[in-house]
Amino acid sequence: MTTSSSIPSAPSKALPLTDNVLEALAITKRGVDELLIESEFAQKLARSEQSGVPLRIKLGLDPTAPDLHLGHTVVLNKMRQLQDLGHQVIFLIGDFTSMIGDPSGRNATRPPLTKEQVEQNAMTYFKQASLVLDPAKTEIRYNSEWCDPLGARGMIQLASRYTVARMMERDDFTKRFKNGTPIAVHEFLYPLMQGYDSVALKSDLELGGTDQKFNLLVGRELQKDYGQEPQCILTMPLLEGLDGVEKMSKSKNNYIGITEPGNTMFAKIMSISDEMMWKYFNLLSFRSIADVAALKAAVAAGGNPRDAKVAIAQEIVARFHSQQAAEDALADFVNRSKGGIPDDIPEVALGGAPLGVAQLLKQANLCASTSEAMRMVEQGGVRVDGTVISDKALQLEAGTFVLQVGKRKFARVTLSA
Ligand SMILES: Nc1ncnc2c1ncn2[C@@H]1O[C@H](COP(=O)(O)OP(=O)(O)OP(=O)(O)O)[C@@H](O)[C@H]1O
Repeated sequence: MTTSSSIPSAPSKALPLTDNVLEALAITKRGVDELLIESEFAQKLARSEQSGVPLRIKLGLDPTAPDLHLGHTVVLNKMRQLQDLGHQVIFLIGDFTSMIGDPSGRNATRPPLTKEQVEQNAMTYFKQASLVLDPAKTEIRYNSEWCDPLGARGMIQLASRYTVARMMERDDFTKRFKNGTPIAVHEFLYPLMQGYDSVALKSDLELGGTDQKFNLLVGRELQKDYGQEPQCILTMPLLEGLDGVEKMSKSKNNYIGITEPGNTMFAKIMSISDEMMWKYFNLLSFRSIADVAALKAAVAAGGNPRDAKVAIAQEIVARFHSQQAAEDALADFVNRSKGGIPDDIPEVALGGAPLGVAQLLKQANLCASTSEAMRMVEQGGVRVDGTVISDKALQLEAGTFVLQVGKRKFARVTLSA
């Protein structure tokens, strides 16, 4: 990569925005938080249409957590839309940068990962991302490809292109500095390296959640410095998790994993609030804007919001599993809500009949201890074949029966002598 002091001059005359370009722009903008700078992006689209050269669209992922959740798919869905518009999507695995650890939104230094962990996570990541992206049309790159050869000299040269004052504009750095929470010098290198990735890839557009805005802008600045046309940046709103408050995140344990069983995904989506459901529609649904508006209007006119929630839950389960799985998940959910017994409950074979109910619940892994089992019986939370039991001393004879604790825990027990 060579450095040049002159930025390629912008085309003197703006290209006309054809209907195709305007449509591509509308698709790109749907659901985004910000597209910067829109007029520049419109020109990139127009140029791409004219030249037939696809735009290079970058999404950087740190393979820190091997499981993707619906939050990650907010950006992946947007990548897929751009891929369907014919642009070149680049799935950039930050194998180098994850050894630094992204400080975005963190109030403490991230622990770095080992090379083996990174490689393992990266594979799982791409396999899961392929449920959203078309893997055959996705360029996969690892940033160690250009970061490793930089060496100490290159890193220092790169660091000379950005000032401490500009780094400190970043929210989480400002907060940590004010609170006296240490910021290690290597953390400044993260946004720089991420920006350098854009230079190496000659990125036209970089995507991320709103928490990534600062890093994406650094890429823009560095590209100018390297004599390249700066990338545009597109940020997607952050999807809240099951608590309805915090960003969906593995570390907050409020997530819906994209490889979780269909029934679990369905039940988790049904547990979100009616209000939050519309954000899930906006950020996750592939339905047309008009379709979503019609669902909203139906609810506003007194319709049951549960029907709309079933629609989004089924859409998501069908996307990551199958239409059949979506039907099954709905049936299972309805069954459970009616207090019915779901189809796929664990089968447990036990000996020692007759056996006390508390022992049985513990051995069937439905309660952690016999004292917890006793408590559940006292509270009326235990059913045998659908009938609530109240006798803590109940002895069960040999046979097969369904045990249920609370609303969700079931086991089909075959008890023998
Ligand atoms: N809940 C979310 N909603 C929208 N985008 C998200 C969400 N979580 C992560 N992203 C985006 O996904 C991309 C990859 O994120 P990254 O690998 O850094 O995950 P993360 O934020 O560390 O997730 P987690 O906290 O679950 O580990 C980033 O652009 C990030 O902004």
